[in-house]
Amino acid sequence: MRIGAAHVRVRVPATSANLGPGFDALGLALALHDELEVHVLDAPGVRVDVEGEGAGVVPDDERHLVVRALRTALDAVGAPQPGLHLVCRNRVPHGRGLGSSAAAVVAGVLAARALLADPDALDDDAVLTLATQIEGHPDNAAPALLGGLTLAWTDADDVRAVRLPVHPDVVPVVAVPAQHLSTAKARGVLPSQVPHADAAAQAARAALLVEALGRRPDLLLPATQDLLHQEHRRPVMPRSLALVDALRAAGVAAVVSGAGPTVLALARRTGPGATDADAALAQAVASDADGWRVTALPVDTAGASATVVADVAGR
Ligand SMILES: Nc1ncnc2c1ncn2[C@@H]1O[C@H](COP(=O)(O)OP(=O)(O)OP(=O)(O)O)[C@@H](O)[C@H]1O
Ligand SMILES: N[C@@H](CCO)C(=O)O
Repeated sequence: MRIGAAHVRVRVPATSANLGPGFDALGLALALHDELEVHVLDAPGVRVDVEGEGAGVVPDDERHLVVRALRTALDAVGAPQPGLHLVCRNRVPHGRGLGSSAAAVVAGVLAARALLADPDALDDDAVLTLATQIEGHPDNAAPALLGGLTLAWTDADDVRAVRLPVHPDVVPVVAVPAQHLSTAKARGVLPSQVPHADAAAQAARAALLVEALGRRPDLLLPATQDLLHQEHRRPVMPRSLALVDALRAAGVAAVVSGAGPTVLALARRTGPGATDADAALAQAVASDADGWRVTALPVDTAGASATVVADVAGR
């Protein structure tokens, strides 16, 4: 397999996983994007420039997550490892539950595919499977890749995902706190076993959530009730769970976004551009001394994109 491109450009959306009861399965792409430029160099090695989120914090060498994902994908198809210059323009906040690591991994794998002389060597299922192997779970990678609302599952070693409809009245609103929390730490507090009755009830809520998001936004409050992860995570994100509690008591379908600590409200449009969650969130966070950034983020329906800007000379 040869490298066919000299310069590629990739764009990947933020994502919110779980959506309450869809733990490790459901995810929603949001209109906030990381952008990546990859230039192939004549000399070996790597140079990474980062603007925005993670600048001065993430590694600027072979340990950089986008570089690791890109090189893993090239290895998977037996392509050579060229020297690389990456320019990352990051808008997805890191360690907040908005899928920054999945965005980085999907960006790296898609950049690798775009660099190949034969991009068909990696189809979308292979991209999702590779991204999930690196990320550990598919619920952010699937919507990052496909856009919209996705349901992902694993069949032996293969990861699959389908797109599901989202009713136009559903408006996601995120409240992002200043604090970071790694997904590894938030997964570390989960129990290895759960009561059978809770698992059974969760299956009903997850199925109801698909109906509520697609056709019955009036059912979003009961449909977003979770019994398997959020309560266990309360000790590592007490303010987020307190905000979820306050919003749900006010009738807003609020959940922990991904592994937190961001809170996601699935608001219902009540007028042109207005949402009931905007007002409830603004009121709830106004009383919080530490401050949250509250933003309505439309659903990203396009998913990730990758384009070749320049081919290698003489291709
Ligand atoms: N664009 C990026 N470039 C390089 N490294 C990144 C990038 N985005 C995320 N990372 C790495 O991933 C870490 C965050 O991943 P983590 O899985 O803990 O949280 P998250 O993906 O933001 O949230 P969640 O998985 O709950 O949605 C960062 O601290 C950083 O090390
Ligand atoms: N399903 C994952 C999402 C992390 O983004 C978790 O909750 O740990």
